[in-house]
Amino acid sequence: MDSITTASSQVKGFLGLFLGSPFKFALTLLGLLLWTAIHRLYFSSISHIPGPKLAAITQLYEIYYDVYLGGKFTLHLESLHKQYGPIIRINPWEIHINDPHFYDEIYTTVRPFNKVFEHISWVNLFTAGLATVPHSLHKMRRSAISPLFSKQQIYILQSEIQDRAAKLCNRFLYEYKSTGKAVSLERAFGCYATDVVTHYTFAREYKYLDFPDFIAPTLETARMFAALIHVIRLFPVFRIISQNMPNRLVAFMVPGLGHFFAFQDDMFRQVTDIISGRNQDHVNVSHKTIFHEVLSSNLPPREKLVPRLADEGMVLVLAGFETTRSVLTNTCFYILNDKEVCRKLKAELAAAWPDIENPPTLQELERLPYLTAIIQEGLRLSLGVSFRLPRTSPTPIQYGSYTIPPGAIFSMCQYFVATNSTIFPSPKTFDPTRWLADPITGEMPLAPDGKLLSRYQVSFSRGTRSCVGMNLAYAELHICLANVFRKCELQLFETTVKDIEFNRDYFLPRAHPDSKGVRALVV
Ligand code: HEM
Repeated sequence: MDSITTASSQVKGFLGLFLGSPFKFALTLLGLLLWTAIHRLYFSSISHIPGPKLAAITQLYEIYYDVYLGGKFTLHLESLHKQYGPIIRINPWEIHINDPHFYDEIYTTVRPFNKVFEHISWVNLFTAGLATVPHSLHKMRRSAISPLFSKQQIYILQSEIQDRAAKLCNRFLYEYKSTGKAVSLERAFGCYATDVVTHYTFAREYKYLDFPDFIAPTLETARMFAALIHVIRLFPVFRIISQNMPNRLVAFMVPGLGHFFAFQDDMFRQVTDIISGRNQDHVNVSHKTIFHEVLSSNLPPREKLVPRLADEGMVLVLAGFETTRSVLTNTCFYILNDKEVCRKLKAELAAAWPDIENPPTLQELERLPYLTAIIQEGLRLSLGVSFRLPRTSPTPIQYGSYTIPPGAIFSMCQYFVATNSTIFPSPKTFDPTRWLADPITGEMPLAPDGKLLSRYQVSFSRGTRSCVGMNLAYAELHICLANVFRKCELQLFETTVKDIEFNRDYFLPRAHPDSKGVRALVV
């Protein structure tokens, strides 16, 4: 008893030191802040990395660019690299590297790097492969879903993609042609990409391609949500509060989220019904769904629970539609913006696809050099994921004379590789010819360091965490662009390069907020 009394009076005395007077409290707080700043600047394990002192001291630096200015930190990193060199400290815990030659060292299959919880927690789908932090757990989860996305599977299922591309073009032709009404390419391609990915991965089609004006509420919500990403990422308290609130209340407070929750509920129902045997949708399609793939895998039972499968399903839709629609939209813009590129593409397609009723196979489309070069250039300039892709390592990493200690966060941006002017001269120019093989030797183009140029195509990232849906995405791009440019005559409508230029980073690159997006007339 005595010892308790003594301890409590000691605590009171200790607190009294601070709380006794506001002045002492303020002084103590100031002391703590000062000590934290000094520690971060001079005694942290990454103090030796160059960069702005303010960024090393406080994350308020990053918050200013990404929250106050809105998604501007990634673009700001460009000027920091110019000032401080290829390796910089961008916040108290993280190092950013701008060196295309180092990309494969970080995004690699040979070292067990982990993701960083703070950077993927905003997704709020913690048990999906994409959001899994530890390398080993991710490896196990990924092995269960990757067979569905093999090249072979995609070839088997290509007619399903072709059907949806044809449906998209039919709408362009029957609803928009010669009407003077502009179509939002972003919306139209968003519907196409979602119908493909949902049908392909879980034998379910929401038929967004049938929606009036291609306005699908769930997709509109996903777009709106993008603007909140940095707030939720940098102030996790908002995520924690919203997670603990009933969905209906959150949907009331953030209009539009209701559609998203309904989509999520539908996913839960579908998984539950598949596990119970009530859902037999997959019987009518020629392939397994992602859920059947996971359920029949060697994963332990805890990995096959409904919430985890639903997380995996949600991630596939989210990762699969926004990226693909953005590449399709941007690539279409670049083609339509350059008459010569458009003419050459149409000529190639007309030769390869003489009978409009008889589309070429995906394998045939993949052999078309100009279409393929256009897709590579479209991918490069669409920048994939614009946000840096942070990792940690259990062992030290060496970058030149700098050692990145175990546990420190390090990252690179695809943006800096894609726009590197040594590797891609005039990097902002859309020039598909840079990807064409030499017409005489047939050799594929090389980068200045003698490596294949394709080594620096990092839109799908690389290594263990690279895009699992890459083959599906390539198929969607080939089939959709071939259909659109073989069947339709499009003209840009009140759209300039400003409507696609990378202006803000909301995980994916966004154009200027005033932009109305890429719009076209069907003539
Ligand atoms: C052109 C379209 C696409 C681009 C540019 C793209 C890009 C990327 C990138 C850069 C990553 C790595 C993200 C990270 O490191 O955190 C990624 C991961 C991923 N992508 Fe894609 N993606 C595309 C299409 C798709 C499609 C169609 C699907 C779905 C079916 C998909 C599903 C995924 C998944 C599940 C991951 C996580 C992989 C893992 O962590 O194992 N993506 N994607």
